[in-house]
Amino acid sequence: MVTDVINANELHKVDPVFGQLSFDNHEQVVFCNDKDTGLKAIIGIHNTVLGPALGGTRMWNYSNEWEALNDVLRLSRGMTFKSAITGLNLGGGKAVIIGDAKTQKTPELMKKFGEFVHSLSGRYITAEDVGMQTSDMDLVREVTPYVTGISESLGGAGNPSPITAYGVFMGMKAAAKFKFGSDVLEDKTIFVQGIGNVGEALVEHLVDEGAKVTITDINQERLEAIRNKYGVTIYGGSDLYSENMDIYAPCALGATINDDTIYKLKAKVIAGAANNQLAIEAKHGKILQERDIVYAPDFLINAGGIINVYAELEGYDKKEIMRKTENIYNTTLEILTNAKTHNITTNHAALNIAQNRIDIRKKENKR
Ligand SMILES: NC(=O)c1ccc[n+]([C@@H]2O[C@H](COP(=O)([O-])OP(=O)(O)OC[C@H]3O[C@@H](n4cnc5c(N)ncnc54)[C@H](O)[C@@H]3O)[C@@H](O)[C@H]2O)c1
Repeated sequence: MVTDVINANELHKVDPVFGQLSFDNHEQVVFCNDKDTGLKAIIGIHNTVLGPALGGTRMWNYSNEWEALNDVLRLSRGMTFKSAITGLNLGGGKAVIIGDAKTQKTPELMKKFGEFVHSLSGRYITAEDVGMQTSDMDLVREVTPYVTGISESLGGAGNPSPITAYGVFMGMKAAAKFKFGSDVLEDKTIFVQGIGNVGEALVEHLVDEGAKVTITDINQERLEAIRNKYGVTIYGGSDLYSENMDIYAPCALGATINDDTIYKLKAKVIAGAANNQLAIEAKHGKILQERDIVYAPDFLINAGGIINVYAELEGYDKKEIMRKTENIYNTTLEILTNAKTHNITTNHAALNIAQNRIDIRKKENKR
């Protein structure tokens, strides 16, 4: 299994889809184009052994199509393992829409995207991701039932971000317990990178617990709003990776733990919401292990959102959502302990458990 981030300029040198480094036996990759609305999207279905492939749609201004393809391949694979390790009967999928969510997203484009989702007859079920809001999913719902994360007034479970943040908070506390011997985050120095939907909700939990929180984002207005609301510090330096901190919480985009950053990192724990935090899983996971930095696997601790949207399909209630999300604490502690016992990376330990569940189900499905 290889899901390396490779330089965009290098991507065109290999086969367009099946030859990509991030291609990991995905079952289906669907390219969607509509001239009238300007929609250019890719839907990645990685694995449907455990159930329909559920995963959000990201709208991002990718610099080229290779980057978008690489992203959807990595993200959809991540969803397979996220649902598997969380015990949900869901496969892994994800979609990306190429474009600027602020200027190019229109109701017509969202509905057209919904029609493409519908054409897959439920093999892929969408939800929101970066660049998407609950109201966008409500538009998709007008043309297909294969969407989650819709408004509560339409029978949905609403915005999944607060639940995702709660799960990340639980995973972070478990990682702190493992590393520092206590899960109390009071007075811990924590850097939250990206204070969007999830980042803000995480900041709220951390401030309530008395942590010393520093925030970074590329959106200055948002930084100031969050500082004013929660009394946290805006990072004023130019290289947060080199800063002294107890915990680094990546809550923006993926691959921030890479060749350029990994040896600078002074954090003792990494626990955040962003998907695919390790640029090269095996390599960077190993370096973190060697450097004694505890990495709480992203797909394990950011599963609150998928638990929340799964409730829409299965019809369970808020109490059960919170119980399942709180359980991220126990699973994280188990996996960190398991990794230490077997001298493997935490990412590897989490992947093993997820893959095992898929393999067992695959055998059962064949009977
Ligand atoms: N929303 C969920 O329920 C959910 C669930 C699982 C995983 N995630 C992942 O968590 C991350 C955050 O999701 P979100 O819903 O909060 O997205 P969001 O779009 O609301 O927030 C992302 C924030 O990151 C900022 N950002 C972008 N690039 C940055 C950079 N280089 N440095 C600092 N800040 C930067 C943006 O300005 C924005 O404020 C994403 O990686 C997403 O895939 C989200």
